[in-house]
Amino acid sequence: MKRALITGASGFAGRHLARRLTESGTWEVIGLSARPHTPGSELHHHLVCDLLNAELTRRTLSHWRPDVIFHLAAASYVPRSFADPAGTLVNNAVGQINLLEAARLLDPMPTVLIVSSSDVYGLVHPDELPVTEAQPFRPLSPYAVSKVAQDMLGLQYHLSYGMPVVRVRPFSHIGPEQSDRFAIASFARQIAEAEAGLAPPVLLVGNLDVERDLLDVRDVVRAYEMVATPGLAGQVFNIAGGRSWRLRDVLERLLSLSSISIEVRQDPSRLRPADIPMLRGDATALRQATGWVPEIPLEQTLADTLEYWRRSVRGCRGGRSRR
Ligand SMILES: C[C@H]1O[C@H](OP(=O)(O)OP(=O)(O)OC[C@H]2O[C@@H](n3cnc4c(=O)[nH]c(N)nc43)[C@H](O)[C@@H]2O)[C@@H](O)[C@@H](O)C1=O
Repeated sequence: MKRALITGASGFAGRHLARRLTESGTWEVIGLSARPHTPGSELHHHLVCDLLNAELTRRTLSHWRPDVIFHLAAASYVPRSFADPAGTLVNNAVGQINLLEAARLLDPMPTVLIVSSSDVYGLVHPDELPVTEAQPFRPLSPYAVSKVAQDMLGLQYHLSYGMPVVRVRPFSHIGPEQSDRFAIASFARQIAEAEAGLAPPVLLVGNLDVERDLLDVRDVVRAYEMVATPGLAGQVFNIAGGRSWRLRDVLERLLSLSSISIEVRQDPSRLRPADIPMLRGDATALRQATGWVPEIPLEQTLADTLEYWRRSVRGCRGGRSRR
């Protein structure tokens, strides 16, 4: 059995990846989280380790000696990065440096999957779509800059130390269990709350005039597992579907899954100082290296996401406040 260590194991993609690896029966799965949380059944071992603590990170890695590190831990909410640019950069870049420094001391060095983001491309002109991995970085948020740093640090550790690092740039991924700070999860939760009579039938939104290449999180973590192999060290892969959807149309599709009528209203506090107008990725390199193609259609992802929120809302009627 190979030993996988997942950072950010209690996050959205982290939980889906942990479940996938555990269920395959071929991995021993160790999950790291920065703060204590109730682990699901998807992990063999759950550890609390803040990557900003370099010494604890070093001791944790030298004790567990993973074969593969899936580095998913990061501050991922873009609006928060505008409010706290320094905190975002420190958390994402320094946390990763501590992880790579600890990994460098292991013999043999583990394979490390670095999760960058499609946000590194930022401002993309229509004639540049779909973007390949050669697209220049034009980051539009402090979060995107922190991902450029993570991406380049991954490359540097490979070039400087021969560490088997593979980098991925996933495009927007959505699905069940995503935090409702993010657009699609927020919309699905608001619909579920209105259906349950817990909130008025009014759905608050930000900027709907953006286009995103949307993927199901389960397809994304399948790609993470496929590329995390020393044979692909030094390479970088877009994880993209090659199609994009206008957010306004995605919201329409979600609303069509509900039987009640809901008014859509713009909430100015949901607008950002800058927003990526459109993103669509070319994942030819990934397909050629691994055979990966996305399998879950958007309709399925939206239905599963709404169903997840309907169940959560039923589970905590009258409980949490609305986002
Ligand atoms: C690839 C990338 O993907 C994600 O980043 P994101 O694209 O910023 O995700 P989001 O769901 O917050 O926004 C998507 C779009 O939707 C617009 N939008 C409209 N109305 C609302 C709204 O009500 N809430 C939110 N959050 N956004 C809204 C918003 O202005 C933006 O244009 C992260 O995983 C990130 O970590 C990552 O790497």
